[in-house]
Amino acid sequence: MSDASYRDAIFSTPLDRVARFSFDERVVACFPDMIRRSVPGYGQILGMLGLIARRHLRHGARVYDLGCSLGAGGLALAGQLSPDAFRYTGVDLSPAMVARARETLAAECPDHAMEVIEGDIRTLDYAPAGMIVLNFTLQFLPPADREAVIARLFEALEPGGVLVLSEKVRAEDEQENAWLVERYHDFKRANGYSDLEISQKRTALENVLVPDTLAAHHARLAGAGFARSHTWFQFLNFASLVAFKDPAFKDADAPAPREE
Ligand SMILES: Nc1ncnc2c1ncn2[C@@H]1O[C@H](C[S@+](CC[C@H]([NH3+])C(=O)[O-])CC(=O)[O-])[C@@H](O)[C@H]1O
Ligand SMILES: O=C(O)C(=O)Cc1ccccc1
Repeated sequence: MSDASYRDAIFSTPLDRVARFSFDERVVACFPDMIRRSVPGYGQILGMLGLIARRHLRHGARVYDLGCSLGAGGLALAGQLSPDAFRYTGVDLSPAMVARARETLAAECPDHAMEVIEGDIRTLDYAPAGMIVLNFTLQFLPPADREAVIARLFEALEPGGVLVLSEKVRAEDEQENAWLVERYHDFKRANGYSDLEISQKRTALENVLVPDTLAAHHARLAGAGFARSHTWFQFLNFASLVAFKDPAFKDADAPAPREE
């Protein structure tokens, strides 16, 4: 068992040919460092999962974390919710990620019900769930597969269920998009990545991570049947949305809506 985490230096030396990005052992070994230095708002989004669950999750319901990587979503939830509040099912396609996620969750939250399944979120047989988290995962599916997955998740959600969808996004307006991408590269530089690392990773992610616009996400969610969705977080070209299965979403102690 190895729980060591290394600094991400995967794209730090010049490569003759930059291979397509994949979630292999090398990425797993430095993943916590990579994602924290590369995804603006990653820690803040994880920190909100428990708060969203507290408001919207039926006590004891299942939470799916799809594309769970090392189980960071599970760790965040277990840190904020009692063991009887939820059952966690992480799912990931990468065997290396799944092995490390299982070790980490067993060691860090032995009293919580935490399972990790090695599988493809496009074909998984979903059990009913109160909350589904897609934290930077949909963006890695071929665009043509995204609609069917969202439709299956809508079906898997129980009445009152909530979907949290975090994604790298593309701005509709070309100039706005270019500005956001440039500032994102500045963000990476400020987090210690060199120009070479930034440009080689960009090449590796071409046609692998394909961002949609926020409008496309909201339209897809509505098309699948979600009663409402909204963007609750954006930091540069990274955003997080919530989508509710029912119009009257559960929000137990929210104030009564005001008459217009
Ligand atoms: N079809 C698929 N089925 C299952 N898993 C998949 C599939 N395609 C990709 N993955 C998995 O989706 C994860 C995306 S990372 C998620 C971060 C995590 N949510 C986190 O909050 O730390 C995002 C990132 O690295 O930017 C990887 O572990 C893939 O193996
Ligand atoms: O690094 C990037 O350019 C990203 O878009 C974020 C990211 C983070 C971790 C794996 C792949 C992409």
